[in-house]
Amino acid sequence: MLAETLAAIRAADPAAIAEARALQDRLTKPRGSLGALEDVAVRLAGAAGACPPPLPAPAALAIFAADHGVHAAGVTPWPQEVTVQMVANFLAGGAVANAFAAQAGVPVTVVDVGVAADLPDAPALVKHKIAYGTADLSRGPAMTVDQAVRALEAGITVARDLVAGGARCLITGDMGIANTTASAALISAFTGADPAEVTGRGTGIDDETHGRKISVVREALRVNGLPADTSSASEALRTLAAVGGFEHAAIAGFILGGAAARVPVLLDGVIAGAAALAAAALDPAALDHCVAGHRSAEPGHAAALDRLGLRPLVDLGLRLGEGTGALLAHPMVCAAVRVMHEVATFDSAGVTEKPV
Ligand SMILES: Cc1cc2ncn([C@H]3O[C@H](COP(=O)(O)O)[C@@H](O)[C@H]3O)c2cc1C
Ligand SMILES: O=C(O)c1cccnc1
Repeated sequence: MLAETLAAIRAADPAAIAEARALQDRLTKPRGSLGALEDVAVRLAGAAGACPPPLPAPAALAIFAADHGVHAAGVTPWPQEVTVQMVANFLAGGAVANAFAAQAGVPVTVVDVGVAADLPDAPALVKHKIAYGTADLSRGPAMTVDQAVRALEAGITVARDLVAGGARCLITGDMGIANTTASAALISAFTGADPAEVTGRGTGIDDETHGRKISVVREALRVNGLPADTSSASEALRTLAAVGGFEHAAIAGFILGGAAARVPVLLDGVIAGAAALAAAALDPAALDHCVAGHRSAEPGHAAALDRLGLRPLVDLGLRLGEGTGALLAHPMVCAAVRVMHEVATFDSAGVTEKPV
């Protein structure tokens, strides 16, 4: 399934991009006056291979939840049980992601790819559990390559199912106590940045815990022989398996699945940024289908976005995850595309195009 998904991904269509740029310049507004919104609309035209591109609505949010063996290394003040408790909170509609999703009119699906407990069935819960949490990435590989591939394929399946259900924009979300540690390790491994530059304070930690977290990320790279040359697919997979989480692998698959279906993927914070580095290492063309919803306060997120060449739409100092930043950006992406469908051209509206 992974191979056929990778084979189906097409890079952006340069003709649609050129057509979209030209259309932007004919609309009744000064050239470039919509700033980054023009760029995002042009980007989606390239991704869809159509000008104007389809409206990226309705959207669907998938929150991928999993636990992390590295929790035992003392990298977060929160008990691991909070992951499963927050899954219950999402399913009951009580989390920030639910409030933002309700505001944006986006349905929420929660995907168990590896939480450390069995969950009762619920209508909005999809079960793709690979294991009850990963192994400790600072002592060896967090996942086997086979587990990482199964988590990738779970993400592809979720993307396919949401698209089959009518979604025309996929929004990434995550839940997993300690997952900012795995994110920092992935970002360091894929970008070559020093762990001290990309390891942040996650949910909020003191200096001592932050220092330990940086050492844990450094040790994770050392014991796993990273960074590797991730230009080969096998090393990209090995890197993802070595220091990622099940939710990172599943989000990477979700990105690939969206790209293969030519449905745009709106990326959330540092966890999605780390996952996108893995997806891009497997197929750089997948990035043409991604939009960075926001930039989180985690330093590794900025490093990931720089490497990915993605400009975030929203920068509000958020550091929550769950899909919250991407949910806020969704109406902006819709507005940007709507402009291309509905705004008159200078010709059609009889507006004088240039001052004389
Ligand atoms: C109540 C609560 C709700 C959350 N929602 C998202 N996260 C976020 O914080 C966690 C990562 O931070 P760290 O690496 O520092 O543990 C992830 O679960 C992420 O989704 C939450 C964290 C907590 C505590
Ligand atoms: O960047 C994020 O999405 C983030 C930051 C801190 C904790 N959880 C998620």
